Amino acid sequence: MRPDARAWFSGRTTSARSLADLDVAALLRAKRRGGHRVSVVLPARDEEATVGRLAGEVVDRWVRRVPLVDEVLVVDSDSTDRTADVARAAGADVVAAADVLPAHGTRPGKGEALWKSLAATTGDLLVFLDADLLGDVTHYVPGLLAPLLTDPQVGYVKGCYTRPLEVGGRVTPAGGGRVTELTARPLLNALWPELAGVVQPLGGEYAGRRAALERVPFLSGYGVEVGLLVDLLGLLGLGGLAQVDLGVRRHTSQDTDALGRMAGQVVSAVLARSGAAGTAGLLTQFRAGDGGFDPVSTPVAVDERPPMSTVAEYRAARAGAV
Ligand SMILES: O=c1ccn([C@@H]2O[C@H](COP(=O)(O)OP(=O)(O)O)[C@@H](O)[C@H]2O)c(=O)[nH]1
Ligand SMILES: O=C(O)[C@@H](COP(=O)(O)O)O[C@H]1O[C@H](CO)[C@@H](O)[C@H](O)[C@H]1O
Repeated sequence: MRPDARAWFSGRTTSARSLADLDVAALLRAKRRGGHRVSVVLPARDEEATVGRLAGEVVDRWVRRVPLVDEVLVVDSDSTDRTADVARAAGADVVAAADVLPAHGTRPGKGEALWKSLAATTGDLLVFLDADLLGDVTHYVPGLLAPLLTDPQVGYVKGCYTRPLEVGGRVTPAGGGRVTELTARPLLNALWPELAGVVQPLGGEYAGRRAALERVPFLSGYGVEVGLLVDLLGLLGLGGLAQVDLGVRRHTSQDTDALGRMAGQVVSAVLARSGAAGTAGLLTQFRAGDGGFDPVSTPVAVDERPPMSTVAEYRAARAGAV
């Protein structure tokens, strides 16, 4: 690692592998002292199997029992299952991404759901959790908030963790984060070596100050994490970023074909942010058939939303809220 990346890794990585690593009472005091309001956002597409437990745990633990969080919003991202009903029954607020800022239309993708969450929440601190998390993640929310509540220089916090791989019912203790290890990390190391200390650049659990998040674009698909990381590096500098070791992260994993398309979106995002020449924006994969290989092409071109702070309706709503 370059010296700046190593210094960042050493100085900006904290540990919150369980609640035992955290002083929740001190975090509550810091929240009150800072006059903060906290929003937790779960982007969810077809997550009826997992969103209820997760959202319910956050609401029960961090809204009702310990007031660390002020709102929990599930952004329904074009689900075709009962995600919205299950999330609502668990006590979360629910909004359809398509219903937020309707004048701006709707686009598919996780990043679209996250961009719209800025207009559908009120916290000055936001925590993002994937809605397909498995296992005990109670400590994730306070762990991600801690650097923001205790260090005013920090504007964005990435979770990091070991990542078991669970595909087709088979679990291996490591091997998760396939797009991270095979695509994102090599590209980020090559193009932004100052980010080499980020353990999980694509991880779906992170937190940030609204004042920063509203000033950067959001890539509409799976390029959103790598886009936010590079754009917030530019906005905040390396010193404005932090990461917290949350121990282990389990989630429902997709198959290789799906991750190939995800990797295509990540590569398009990296090429766009690095100023590389325009890309075809199309990924062709191959399915083995009786008569040989069937090519299947998927759009992976970069599609992004502008910084939310440039959206008139958003500014008006924020001004009215003051
Ligand atoms: O168009 C999409 C795709 C994904 N997601 C959500 O984003 C998170 C991460 O997506 P996914 O699980 O597909 O990625 P993986 O974790 O497998 O990398 C999950 O909560 C998804 O429900 C979303 O809101 N909209
Ligand atoms: O990190 C990764 O390689 C991918 C895939 O993880 P797995 O191989 O399914 O454990 O998972 C992440 O990537 C997506 C794109 O940035 C994020 O949106 C997901 O939240 C995150 O799980």
